[in-house]
Amino acid sequence: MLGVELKNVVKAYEGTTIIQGANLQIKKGEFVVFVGPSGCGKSTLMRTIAGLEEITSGEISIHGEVINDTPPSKRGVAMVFQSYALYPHMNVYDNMSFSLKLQKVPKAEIDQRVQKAAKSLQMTNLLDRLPKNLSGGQRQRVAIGRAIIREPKVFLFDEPLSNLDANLRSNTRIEIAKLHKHLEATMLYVTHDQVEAMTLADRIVVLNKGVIQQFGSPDELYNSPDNLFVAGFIGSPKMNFIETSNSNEAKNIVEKSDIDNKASVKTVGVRPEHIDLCQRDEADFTGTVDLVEHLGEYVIYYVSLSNEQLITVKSVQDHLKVGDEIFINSADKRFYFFDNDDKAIK
Ligand SMILES: Nc1ncnc2c1ncn2[C@@H]1O[C@H](COP(=O)(O)OP(=O)(O)OP(=O)(O)O)[C@@H](O)[C@H]1O
Repeated sequence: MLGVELKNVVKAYEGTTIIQGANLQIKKGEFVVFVGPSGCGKSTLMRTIAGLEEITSGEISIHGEVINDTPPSKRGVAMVFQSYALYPHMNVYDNMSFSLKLQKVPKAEIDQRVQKAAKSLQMTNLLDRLPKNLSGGQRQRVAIGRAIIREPKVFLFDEPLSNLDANLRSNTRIEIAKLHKHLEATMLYVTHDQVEAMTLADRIVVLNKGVIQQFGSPDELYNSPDNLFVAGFIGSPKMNFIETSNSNEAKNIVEKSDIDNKASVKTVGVRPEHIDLCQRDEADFTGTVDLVEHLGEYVIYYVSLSNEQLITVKSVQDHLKVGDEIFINSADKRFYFFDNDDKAIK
């Protein structure tokens, strides 16, 4: 059974179309992460599934049932936002149990569900505290706990960790991953963070300007992006793109490759981590080091090539300095090729 299905979902505000006909089939129990540049419509999509926004056309189903006209509280979804939105005058227990009280769930059952959620989030000792006496990370755990006890069919997370510092972020990320394993619930999750996307997702949706660019596993998106946008968006530092029209080196790489229609290649892509330092006679490219960033376990070289194209190289070899000549290739020939329409040639 599908957890969530979107059929031709369009969302427009006063003539501006934000979501341009989204089609998605998300399996029950799947963890799907939504990524894309700011303003591409990620939050809008979450809000339409939650029922906080009406869609302009199309169909949204949860567990096989069309919910276009179902009010938010009856959709079986629970949303966790970046801002925790806790009631300041209620303690953790009351914040978590509030929605169940409104639904007139019996007290004993409420208690059992709160205790269970608190235990799975290691918050049992915090139940009497007011939100103002909690850290940011603890507040976000309460917000997640409040979603859990509603036992929704679908969890919607809209950048839930972006207010937390780096350390807490990675701890809470691990908790969310454990929670997903434990609850086996369908989870839809928006983030700007590549590490969160790549580590949490069963599959990732890449959105640009309200259009789904690709929907696939982290591995598929990294190794086999469908187009230039996805190739440039997934991976950090970003993939290097070199135009064949302006680079004999790029033309040579295409010539030596085993793709069929060599003439159709407009752009050659290569990830910074797939570039190796080499000897002059083995080089695909020769350039000059413009800047070096030392990041401990590796360095990033910013290099200008002879045609003034800039290229980023990630390497564990840290001996080069600004102004040095650099010889580089991709020993494993891990190149990507794109045509005139920026589509990947695979
Ligand atoms: N109520 C509204 N009325 C008009 N336009 C809106 C409204 N809500 C959102 N938008 C527009 O819709 C577009 C998508 O916004 P949305 O918040 O979904 O993007 P996002 O991908 O979540 O961005 P971010 O990553 O910055 O949070 C933006 O251009 C935004 O200005």
